[in-house]
Amino acid sequence: MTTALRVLDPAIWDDWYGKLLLAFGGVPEAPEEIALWRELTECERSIGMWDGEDLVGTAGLFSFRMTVPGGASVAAAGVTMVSVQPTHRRRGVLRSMMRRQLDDIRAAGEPLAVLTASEPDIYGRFGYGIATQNAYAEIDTDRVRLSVPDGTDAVTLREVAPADGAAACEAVYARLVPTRPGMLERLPGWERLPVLDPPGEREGASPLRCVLAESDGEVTGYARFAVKADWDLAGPKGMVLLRDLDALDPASCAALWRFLFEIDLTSVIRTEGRPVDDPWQHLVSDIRRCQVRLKDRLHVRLVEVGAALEARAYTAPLDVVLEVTDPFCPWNEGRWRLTGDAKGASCARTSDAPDLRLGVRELGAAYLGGVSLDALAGAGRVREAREGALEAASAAFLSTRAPWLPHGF
Ligand SMILES: CC(=O)SCCNC(=O)CCNC(=O)[C@H](O)C(C)(C)COP(=O)(O)OP(=O)(O)OC[C@H]1O[C@@H](n2cnc3c(N)ncnc32)[C@H](O)[C@@H]1OP(=O)(O)O
Repeated sequence: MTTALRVLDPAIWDDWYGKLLLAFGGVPEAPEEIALWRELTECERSIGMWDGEDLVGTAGLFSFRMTVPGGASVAAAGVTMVSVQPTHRRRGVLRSMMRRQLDDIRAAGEPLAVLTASEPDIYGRFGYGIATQNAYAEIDTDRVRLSVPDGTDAVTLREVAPADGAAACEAVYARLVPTRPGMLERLPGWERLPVLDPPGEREGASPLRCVLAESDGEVTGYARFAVKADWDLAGPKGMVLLRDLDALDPASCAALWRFLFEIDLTSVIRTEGRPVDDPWQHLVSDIRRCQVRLKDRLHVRLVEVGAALEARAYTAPLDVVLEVTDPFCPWNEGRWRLTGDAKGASCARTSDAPDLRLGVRELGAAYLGGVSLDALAGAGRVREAREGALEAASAAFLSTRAPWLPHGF
């Protein structure tokens, strides 16, 4: 096999994307979905692996900015559209593309790379750690009751066509981005993703619907959902398929959830991936009947350890020497002194004795503050070299608000 990596020529995007779909099983996507991904693809940051005349591998990057603990927005390359043709699997094509990508990301000066994985086993070997989880729920709204906070009744709700409400929803979303690690600033065009609703992919459900929450004449939240009607001999048993729900305050949040709970002829709400610390879990009477399940979501890789650790803030004052191993990106290897607090941090090379020893994958897992260094140490993946260092660093790395990635890419 004689292979060559080339930057994607926009003229062959259809073939390139077709190869990606083939590697994912060959199921066609709706034309509007393909059109959106064509528009969003950054061709100059996308690559193809060629075996002679055959395109056998694809991979792309998005130029995201992601919120990190402390609220800063940091450049994070979003790894996407990775595929290798079944005829060429397990011969190192992915490894070559990962090499090229991480070198390119470093050259672009982005301290972080992020991705969502088709299978969680693939990317750890390249230094990606699982940094966030999504909570999925299936709530029995016949049995589960909601307790809402004061002020909920003052929130008014208004249903609008999703396209008509999109600008107001985007304004709410933009205000939330800095408040939670893992959220991505919208790049131009990405506002179309949450309202993408191809009729062929509804599987019997209604078109997407949108309800706005308003307080004092201002939009303070929204829910986008579909309803899948169903009946049996006992009567209606429809399902609410919740795509997203975001709110700026507790009353708006509760008002939206109460609305979803009370939709006539439905008895279940099925959510998309929600934050693990989503407030709704504290409004319900019976969390067991909500069937919450967790799934890995955002995988984070520190491309430049020093710059990445410096870019976030820390929940408690911190002064620690980290000894980092990183065989795939050896420029990160060695000892780093990290000092910081809630206002910011600095991180520089040092020859001082290490306090903690860990791999770059563990740093990626802990980076957004959702996975504790202590838990990783419990699995033997972080080792303490100075007594007390683990507890202090673990507390400082944690984020008050759980990190969350609201949408895939
Ligand atoms: C961010 C995203 O886009 S996620 C989407 C990923 N794409 C898909 O899942 C589509 C279907 N699958 C594929 O296209 C391919 O099987 C890929 C891309 C996952 C792997 O491509 P390959 O070229 O076969 O991988 P490559 O040969 O470079 O393997 C590199 C290493 O990863 C391992 N690996 C590759 N795929 C997998 C997998 N699915 N599960 C576990 N390990 C894997 C290999 O065993 C190898 O390990 P080693 O370094 O210890 O020997």
